[in-house]
Amino acid sequence: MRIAVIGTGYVGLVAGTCFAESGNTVTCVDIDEDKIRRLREGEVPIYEPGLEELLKRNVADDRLHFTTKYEDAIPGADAVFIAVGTPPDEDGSADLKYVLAAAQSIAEHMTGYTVIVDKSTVPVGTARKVKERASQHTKLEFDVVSNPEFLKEGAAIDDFLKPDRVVIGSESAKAAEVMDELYAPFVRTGNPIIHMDIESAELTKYAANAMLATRISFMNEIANICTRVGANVDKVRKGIGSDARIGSRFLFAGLGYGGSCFPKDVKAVVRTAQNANYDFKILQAVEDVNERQKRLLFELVEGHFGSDLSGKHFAIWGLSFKPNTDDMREAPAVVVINALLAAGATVRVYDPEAMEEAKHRHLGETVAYATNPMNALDGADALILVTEWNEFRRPDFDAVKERLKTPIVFDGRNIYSRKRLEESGYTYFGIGT
Ligand SMILES: NC(=O)C1=CN([C@@H]2O[C@H](COP(=O)(O)OP(=O)(O)OC[C@H]3O[C@@H](n4cnc5c(N)ncnc54)[C@H](O)[C@@H]3O)[C@@H](O)[C@H]2O)C=CC1
Ligand SMILES: O=C(O)[C@H]1O[C@H](OP(=O)(O)OP(=O)(O)OC[C@H]2O[C@@H](n3ccc(=O)[nH]c3=O)[C@H](O)[C@@H]2O)[C@H](O)[C@@H](O)[C@@H]1O
Repeated sequence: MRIAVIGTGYVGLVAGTCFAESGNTVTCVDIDEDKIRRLREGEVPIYEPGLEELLKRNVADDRLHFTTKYEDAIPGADAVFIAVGTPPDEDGSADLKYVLAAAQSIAEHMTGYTVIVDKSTVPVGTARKVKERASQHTKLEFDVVSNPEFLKEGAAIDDFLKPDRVVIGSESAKAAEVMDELYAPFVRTGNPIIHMDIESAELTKYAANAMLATRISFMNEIANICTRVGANVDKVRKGIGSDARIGSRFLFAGLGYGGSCFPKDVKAVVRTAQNANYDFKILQAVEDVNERQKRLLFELVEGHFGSDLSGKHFAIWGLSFKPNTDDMREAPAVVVINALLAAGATVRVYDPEAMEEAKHRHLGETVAYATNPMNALDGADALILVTEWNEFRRPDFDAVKERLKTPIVFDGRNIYSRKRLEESGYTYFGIGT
């Protein structure tokens, strides 16, 4: 089939590449000329394991193309995926201006029946708005389908090629058939395509993210109680996770959730509920708990060293909002580092992939950048672990101790053993452990 994908962010690039990989001809459109130029030169603008290799192979095989022009992509396309950003508006609701602008441009360039697919995360009612906007700009037949995306950054290719499920909301058998054909190669393993009405599909995406964010805030609250009553959240996690009704994944306490999706999607659901005259109490609490959790590590540092940190120097391991990505949107690291700086401390950071992103968009020259994990430590009053990259999991703690001024570790992701570190002469702080 011929596919167009609008937007070359995480979702657009991964979806475009995977649809090309399964034999379709795909053209990705973005209005960001610099991004398209870089993609055409073979440079992948995001760090995502496995993406670069797959993308280059499909470009070389002439199945995957990049353009800034809708006229190069839309005419003749069977399906067009809208995968542009839906950032929060001032009031927390999703800003649909990019989605609707894309819908208009698609309609203006269609040459025959086309399935327009909402892949971006959008509130209930958006497909209807997309349909309205598009019909103002074409007389041709088209259908709008909701097909939310559930991939995780850092595991995006696998999530797309082997999805737990594919959700398709449609009101036309013809459109549903096109979608079934497109997804057939990915659901062969038995993971289902779930068809439903458009509104339910739109809400399914928000409900999934809101549920996952709720689990995280819940476990962070359990961790905070653990600290107060002398329990250990890791043991509690194992104890409850073995119940099949609860399940063991996504129960890790830490510094709160970050990234481009949970924070904005939780806000958007709260807003959607308000607009429908409903006070979504749980989700408001989920957000409040998360904001508090992002400051927790700083509060532990303050509790140990006092509130005036001038003259203190800290080593930070990990900047990205989670491992295996260079994405720093809403990263807890930014909150921790800014709080340390505001209290007068100096900071040296190391992250395997996110240092460029940090330097250009989030931290600038306010911190020093180390060239490897070990030299981030030199002369630091403590090591603060923020993101659990694999390369931080088993350091040589004797060597770490030699570089630090004082052997203190603040472990924001509970990846180290308190017992082992205390036996080696460290002072250890975890999150509810
Ligand atoms: N990042 C993720 O892991 C996931 C994101 N989502 C959702 O997918 C959507 C996209 O997210 P990201 O890929 O992270 O977005 P992003 O913000 O990184 O990228 C969006 C791209 O769309 C382009 N764009 C904006 N308006 C355009 C237009 N009119 N025509 C062509 N291109 C246009 C921008 O230049 C940008 O390159 C969001 O709604 C997000 O919530 C869903 C699942 C996972
Ligand atoms: O809508 C989206 O964009 C995506 O949002 C999340 O994916 P992502 O933001 O890439 O990252 P996650 O792996 O979900 O992690 C989000 C945050 O939660 C934190 N987290 C995760 C799991 C956990 O047990 N504890 C925890 O604190 C992570 O450190 C991270 O900061 C969802 O997992 C995807 O299914 C969804 O498609």
